[in-house]
Amino acid sequence: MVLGSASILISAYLLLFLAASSLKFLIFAVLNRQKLMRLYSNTVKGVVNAIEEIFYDQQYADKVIERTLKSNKKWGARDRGFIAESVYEMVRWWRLINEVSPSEDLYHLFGTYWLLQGHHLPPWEEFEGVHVNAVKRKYEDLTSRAALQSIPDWLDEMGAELLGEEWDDEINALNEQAQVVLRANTLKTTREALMNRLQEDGVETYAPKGYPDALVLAKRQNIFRNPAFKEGLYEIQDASSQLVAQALGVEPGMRVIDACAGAGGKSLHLATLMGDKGRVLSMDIEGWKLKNTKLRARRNGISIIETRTIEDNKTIKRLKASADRLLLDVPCSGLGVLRRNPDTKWKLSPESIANVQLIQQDILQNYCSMVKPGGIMVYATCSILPTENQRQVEKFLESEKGQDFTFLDDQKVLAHESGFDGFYIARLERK
Ligand SMILES: C[S@@+](CC[C@H](N)C(=O)[O-])C[C@H]1O[C@@H](n2cnc3c(N)ncnc32)[C@H](O)[C@@H]1O
Repeated sequence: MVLGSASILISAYLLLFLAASSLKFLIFAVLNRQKLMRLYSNTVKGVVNAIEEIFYDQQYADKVIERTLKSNKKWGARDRGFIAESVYEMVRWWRLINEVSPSEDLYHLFGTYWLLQGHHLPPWEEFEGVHVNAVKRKYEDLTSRAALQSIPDWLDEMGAELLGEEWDDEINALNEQAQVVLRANTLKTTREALMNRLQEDGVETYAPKGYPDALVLAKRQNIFRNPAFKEGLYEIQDASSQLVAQALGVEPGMRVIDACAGAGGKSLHLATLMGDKGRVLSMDIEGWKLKNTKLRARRNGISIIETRTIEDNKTIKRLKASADRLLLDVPCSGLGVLRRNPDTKWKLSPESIANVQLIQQDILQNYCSMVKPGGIMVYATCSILPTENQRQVEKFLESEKGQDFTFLDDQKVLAHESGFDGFYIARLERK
């Protein structure tokens, strides 16, 4: 499974519904003090049906939640928040919930999740057989990290082998809920002005150090509805992701190619850093994704983005030595953005990761020709695995095509160190 940018976008939207607490922390306080929160049969049914579609019909969690929320216009904001949060957290903690549940019955699984959250279960027929003390006993008996962190065994083994001692902290961090981060559109505002403007609307933010255009929401809320978003004053983009366009060192007037542009998050940032002067060519093999780029560019007040679908290798050959800067934001496992897309861990396999690695090397080999001599190519992933990151760059540099490039530097951004998504960003200069 390769993550698409559209999927990242939609899940970022859905994440806004989620409350700030994560299941993990509640598990440790588990069942000592039970919270009273009323359950309603129609919203619980919505959660159970959504879980069925995700795990038994193999659908994407973000799409299922979107459809579920649209299916009942009578649900208010609190109902919607309950459904989105419960589904996301059940997906994140799916293995753990299954380990401690009395059965695989979907209501039993929901009941177990609810108890793990520290809540009280109502005396519904559906929850018969789900008992607090039995759940607690089973939880306390668990010893394997894979079960406790709710990940497949193969992923735990791969993470431990590739990241060594860092894996424990990293998987812990990747199971937390993601923060909501904005990128101020500096074509229309400044970070400070945006912060003040949002504050006037009752939206508190803080400015993280080291990320010049980023603002982090102090409290989760639907920031897409804010008029400032419609005016194009900001985009929603994780702070680590904002490091990617910065790494290209673009200047006004440059010719820049974003070869795996998807819905255009990085293209927009690049054009903004260029002061909307020059040209950004946004390309992707999936032409439908580029339509989003166009729409977003208009909202951002950007005119220099041109989109082009990659039909075949001729599209690439025609652009030989044409770019001052080339961004290869390649498809990847998405393990660095597990917080936003928890279902990734159930859809990935060692084979799908091996397969995406082939695509990554293929893109490096075939697309590197587009950068001019003296120009800079940036290779980026939202993965934390060295096999998708530095080892791909090393392999490329050892190859024939790689002989034309000099390695400049790289950033291995881990979630437990940065507090934001996991990313990898390498800079190479064409000789
Ligand atoms: C990580 S996503 C890009 C995210 C995007 N840059 C953003 O900031 O929103 C990777 C993209 O690569 C595209 N892709 C996959 N194989 C490709 C190929 N061979 N050439 C170009 N793009 C490809 C996918 O369709 C996907 O949109």
